[in-house]
Amino acid sequence: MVVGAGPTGENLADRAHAGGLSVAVVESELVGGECSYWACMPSKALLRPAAALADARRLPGAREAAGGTLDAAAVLERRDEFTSHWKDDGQVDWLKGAGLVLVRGRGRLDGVKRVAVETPDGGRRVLTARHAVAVCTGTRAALPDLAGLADVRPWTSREATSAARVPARLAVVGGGVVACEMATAWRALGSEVVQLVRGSRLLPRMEPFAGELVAQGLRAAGVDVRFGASVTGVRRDGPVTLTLDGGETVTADEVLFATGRTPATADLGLETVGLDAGRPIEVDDTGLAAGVPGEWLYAAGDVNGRALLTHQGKYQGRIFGAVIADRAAGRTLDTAEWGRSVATADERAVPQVVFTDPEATAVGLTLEQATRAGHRVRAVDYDLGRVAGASLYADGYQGRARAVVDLDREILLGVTFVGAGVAELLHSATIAVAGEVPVSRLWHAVPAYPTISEVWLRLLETYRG
Ligand SMILES: Cc1cc2nc3c(=O)[nH]c(=O)nc-3n(C[C@H](O)[C@H](O)[C@H](O)COP(=O)(O)OP(=O)(O)OC[C@H]3O[C@@H](n4cnc5c(N)ncnc54)[C@H](O)[C@@H]3O)c2cc1C
Ligand SMILES: NC(=O)c1ccc[n+]([C@@H]2O[C@H](COP(=O)([O-])OP(=O)(O)OC[C@H]3O[C@@H](n4cnc5c(N)ncnc54)[C@H](O)[C@@H]3O)[C@@H](O)[C@H]2O)c1
Repeated sequence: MVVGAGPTGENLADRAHAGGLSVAVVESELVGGECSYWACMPSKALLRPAAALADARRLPGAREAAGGTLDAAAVLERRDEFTSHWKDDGQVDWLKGAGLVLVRGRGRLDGVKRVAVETPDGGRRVLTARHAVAVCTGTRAALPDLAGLADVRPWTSREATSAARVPARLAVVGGGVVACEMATAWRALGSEVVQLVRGSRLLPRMEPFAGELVAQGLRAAGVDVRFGASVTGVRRDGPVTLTLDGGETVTADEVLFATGRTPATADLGLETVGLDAGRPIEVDDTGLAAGVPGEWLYAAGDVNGRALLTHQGKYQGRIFGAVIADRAAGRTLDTAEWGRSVATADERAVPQVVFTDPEATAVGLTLEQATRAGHRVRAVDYDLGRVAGASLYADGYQGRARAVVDLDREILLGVTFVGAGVAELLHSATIAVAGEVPVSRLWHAVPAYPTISEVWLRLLETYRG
């Protein structure tokens, strides 16, 4: 039994079924989860036209043809197509076609291998799994504990990705991925945007230069990025007024709180199996929940807190789904590092693309993370603007690349690319990091001229000196 039909639950269910099990999937909202309707898909649908226009504006000749502003209504309409107008018929068809059974309703654990489902008609069904229950319930937006916050009807990521109108003024609270992407999108759609960042940098989980270049890009686009700005008070009388810790106020038509996520485990019956409600469900590398005897409870995707990204959730879903089927059939698992039955990449090679302008992309460890983990490393940096392919891509190309080299094994532990058009470059780095490809062999992986990928050659030349 799978609870939650987001990208993770769908993949896990599919793999468990392919391994020989019959699978029921419980979903309380829309099949497809947050990603399809209020996260990855609508946000990228909002951002892609902004990136296309920004790219055109960096090229003499194209710039003259792209002098206007985005047609916000057309962008929002295309976004609505990508969310299937918040209907899940297509994904339900896929799920049923894949041989899975859909149970609509809110699921709660109800002791060993039992899930009680509150059905849409107000009924209650208790389902018992023969082999395993996999919790794939994702996360919800986390809001700070500010007096009167609910009364100002703040945007969370849900409203920021599904709003039907462009607010004239938008305040964005936060400096993480959602905040940076949504500030980029709504600014491009015409809002006056002020971004209030509590700390001193953007994208704090990436190399420091990623946040610096993204802040530069946001400011160049007209976003008022303010660091060291904590919101201490909110009120709405028509527009929203935010009070900052220094006493100053900011007024906007809408305010987005992009202040992180909380696991969807508060009302999940975790206490019936000896786990704490409201916390991520900690798992081992095969997906088994820690502290629950009997090898029957699994958790995958955002809800286990390992890596809050769709592709990592789907990866865990594929691996843990097969593990569940293998354990049920008594087949031997392969739990060696990088083996078939363990999600090793969660620790070693998680890729991420932040779709800002410039794009900020990274896989594996940053210099600081690698050093803290005790590796003997060297950071190799290169100015992307000096790569021929990048200078052709855009006039005045701004970007930077870093490879973190493990000096003992001469492999890459992490790679970061920041710049326009680098999103599609990231997978080359993911292959190098996950494959632990030695620098000596990367030397023979010749990038085509004149592409931005030539940065690989420049990084290796810089390393070898
Ligand atoms: C604005 C935004 C943009 C993002 N962009 C990207 C991106 O570009 N790339 C990327 O990789 N990641 C992105 N993410 C992260 C990504 O959305 C998540 O990592 C991903 O959705 C996690 O998938 P999941 O299946 O684990 O959980 P979810 O997608 O959250 O799905 C969980 C499902 O479980 C259901 N559920 C919850 N509780 C119950 C219950 N008790 N009973 C039954 N069903 C239940 C929910 O209704 C939901 O359908 C973004 C996130 C946000 C907020
Ligand atoms: N393109 C992508 O891959 C993509 C896009 C969006 C989201 N995501 C994923 O979704 C997850 C959630 O993203 P997110 O941006 O919501 O979370 P986040 O954890 O990345 O960022 C939250 C930010 O809010 C700040 N914050 C927290 N509490 C605050 C408060 N009270 N006042 C002011 N600031 C506060 C934090 O310091 C942090 O900078 C992330 O793990 C991210 O990787 C991925």
